[in-house]
Amino acid sequence: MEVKNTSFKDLIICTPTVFNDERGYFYESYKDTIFQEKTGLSPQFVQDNQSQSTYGVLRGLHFQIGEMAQAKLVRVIEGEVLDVVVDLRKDEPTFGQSFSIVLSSENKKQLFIPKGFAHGFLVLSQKATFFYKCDNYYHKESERGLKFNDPQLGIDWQLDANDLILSEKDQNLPDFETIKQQL
Ligand SMILES: Cc1cn([C@H]2C[C@H](O)[C@@H](COP(=O)(O)OP(=O)(O)O[C@H]3O[C@@H](C)C(=O)[C@@H](O)[C@H]3O)O2)c(=O)[nH]c1=O
Repeated sequence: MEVKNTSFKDLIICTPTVFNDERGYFYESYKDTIFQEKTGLSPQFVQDNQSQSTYGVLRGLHFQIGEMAQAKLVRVIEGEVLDVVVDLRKDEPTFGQSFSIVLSSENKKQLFIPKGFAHGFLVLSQKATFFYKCDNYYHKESERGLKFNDPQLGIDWQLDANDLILSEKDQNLPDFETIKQQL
């Protein structure tokens, strides 16, 4: 597994070593020991999630607060997405900045997102199956969200606004200015 740091503390891109042969491919999609050795981090994952979405679906930007904050290791099993995170860690120099990466079943990249980030993704392929590990359980009451198109965040989502499909909940999320007061 190859590990690449980003300009955000502990936000890490992981690319697995893939063994291709005449049958297809094999790779270790997650291994505790290797992850810890290469990243120096030791999240204890307790929940795996999988979702499927069609072209233009945007889920996010989501996070859980307080003791229920979640670190996530995210990847795409089928299709392609634009994965986006926003740093909500007030003490970091990257506070309020966003980071985007294309994750796909082809590139097999994984993004490790530490606690303290809002996370979302947009489906760029006809269909995408998204998979992620979390180091804390889902807790509805601790769930929060951030408006995906807040001009203050300036995220380039790459698709025309008319092509986007969002849940009602995600269409009505507060902006960064509001969230900032609550952090
Ligand atoms: C996230 C989650 C949802 N649910 C339920 C609640 C709801 O009825 C249904 C769909 O939930 P949502 O609409 O919140 O699903 P979704 O919009 O896919 O939410 C996810 O978005 C991405 C971007 C993330 O980063 C995740 O942490 C999570 O917030 O599934 C669980 O039971 N467990 C969970 O862990």
